[in-house]
Amino acid sequence: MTELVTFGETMLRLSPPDDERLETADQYTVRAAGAESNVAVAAQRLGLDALWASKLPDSPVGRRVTGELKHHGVSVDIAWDDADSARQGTYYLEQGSPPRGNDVIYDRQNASVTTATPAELPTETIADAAGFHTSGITPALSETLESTTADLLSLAQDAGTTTSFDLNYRSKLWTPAEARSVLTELFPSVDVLVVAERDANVVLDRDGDAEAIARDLTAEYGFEATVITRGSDGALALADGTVTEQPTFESTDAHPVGTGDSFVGGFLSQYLSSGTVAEGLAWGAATAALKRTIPGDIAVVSPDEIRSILSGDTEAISR
Ligand SMILES: O=C(O)C(=O)C[C@H](O)[C@H](O)COP(=O)(O)O
Repeated sequence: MTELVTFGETMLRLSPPDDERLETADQYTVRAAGAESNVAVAAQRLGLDALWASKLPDSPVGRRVTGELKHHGVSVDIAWDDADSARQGTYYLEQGSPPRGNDVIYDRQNASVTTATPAELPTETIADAAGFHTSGITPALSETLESTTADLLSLAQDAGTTTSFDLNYRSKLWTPAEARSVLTELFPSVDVLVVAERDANVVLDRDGDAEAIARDLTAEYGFEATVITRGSDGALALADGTVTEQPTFESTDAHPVGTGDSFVGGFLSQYLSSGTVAEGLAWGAATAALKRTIPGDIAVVSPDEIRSILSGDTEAISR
């Protein structure tokens, strides 16, 4: 039985090797990359039965996306778009060491997923699953997706499926004010909110420390669990009135894109399989730390690797 369904756009990510510049590189590496499929892969690899639902062009580039996700064992349920105009979203990522940062250029307007409606998506599977996850990127992509996201969250919650939502603010898609008005309308249908502290500041207009933000959001929206991520300062969760803190594990800045999604996948792998919030946070933090060592968007990890990190039993060379 499917335990976790995620819904959203997965793009093809095109990035030059090493620290090459987009402008002059003569090769781009292609990877499947999308917030919700990144979560599905991490959760699947860590033991949940995960399914990613979306809409893709019925073409070799659409199948390039599903092929990569299936490699990791994730099930897919796709509305295949056979229109001549069907588009696959892409993004270009240039990674750079300081003082250069990582730069993203989206080419995702009018991608097939922007027209996805609940009728095209596996609503019965969502209703039967333990968890349904999506993020604040999805409703930013089109008015249709704003309404589809609202419908899916509410049908999942009504069916007793635990709904989780990563706020995932992307300033290249919309303004903080636009995001605030759309996302706060969705919050009554969200059971578990994950939000970066900086997004809580900028989009939700909350300040104070992470605990104060979590208490304030929980009081206003009644989340079952509120998880605040704080980059290198770790994460904090408020659930059942109890605050749990989790520091980060030692890692690198080599491949940061996908860290947040890996955290959520690791968290849900425990939280949805009757693990405690503390176990969820620990698995999330360990998965995020491993992800930062791995190219691409996806956490290619195993439960044993996570357990080694949690037990402090990591060796420089295993032989
Ligand atoms: O769809 C978008 O706009 C995306 O940004 C997809 C991103 O590649 C991931 O969501 C990574 O995000 P982090 O895990 O926060 O690094």
